[in-house]
Amino acid sequence: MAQAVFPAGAYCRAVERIIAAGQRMDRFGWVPATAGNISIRLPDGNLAITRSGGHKGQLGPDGVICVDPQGRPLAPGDRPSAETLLHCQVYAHDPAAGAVLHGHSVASTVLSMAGGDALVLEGYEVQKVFAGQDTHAARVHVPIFDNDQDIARLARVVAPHLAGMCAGYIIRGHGVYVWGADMDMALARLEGLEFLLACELEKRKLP
Ligand SMILES: CSC[C@@H](O)[C@@H](O)C(=O)COP(=O)(O)O
Ligand SMILES: [Zn+2]
Repeated sequence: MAQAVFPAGAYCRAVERIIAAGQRMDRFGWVPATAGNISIRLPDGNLAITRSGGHKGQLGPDGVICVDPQGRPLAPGDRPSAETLLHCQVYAHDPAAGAVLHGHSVASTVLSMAGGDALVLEGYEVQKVFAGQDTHAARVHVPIFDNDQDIARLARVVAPHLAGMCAGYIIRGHGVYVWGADMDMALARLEGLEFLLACELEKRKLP
């Protein structure tokens, strides 16, 4: 198996950022139980990604491991996130992507179970956090894909839609995938999307 080639400092910084991101997502209630996964692209193209099954709000350095761009662990026997392929496909699609986040918020779970193959967000100032959006007046489409325990098959369903996405996507009854050029941008987009999903949920309660 190929060895990682990157400055030791880059991996350490990635681990620190992943741990901090997990804690932040946990404060918002977006990673209940062992839900969610988090990754950063390293300078050599490999990924630092959360190990499968841990609580993402309580990660230690050993909760993050290294995989190659195809999702294969660099250390034999390591078990990366069950959804590693969904991270790999974002990085393969978007050379500018530096961090990918996946959470299971109440809003994304409930709204996506109400039906439809997309949520359309319109009229919100916060839409401007998404790539290429400069006005509240635009319509932001957030695609919804049916959940699938076969992640390779789910990745194939998502793939043709990646090019048109600016806000990430939702897996029905499951959660969101969001990314950005670095961890700060990915977190900003996740917060923006979750804020808007929470607004949509509240709107549906209005008489
Ligand atoms: C609490 S079950 C959630 C998992 O099935 C999965 O959807 C998830 O988000 C976390 O899986 P993981 O393998 O830890 O990255
Ligand atoms: Zn999940």
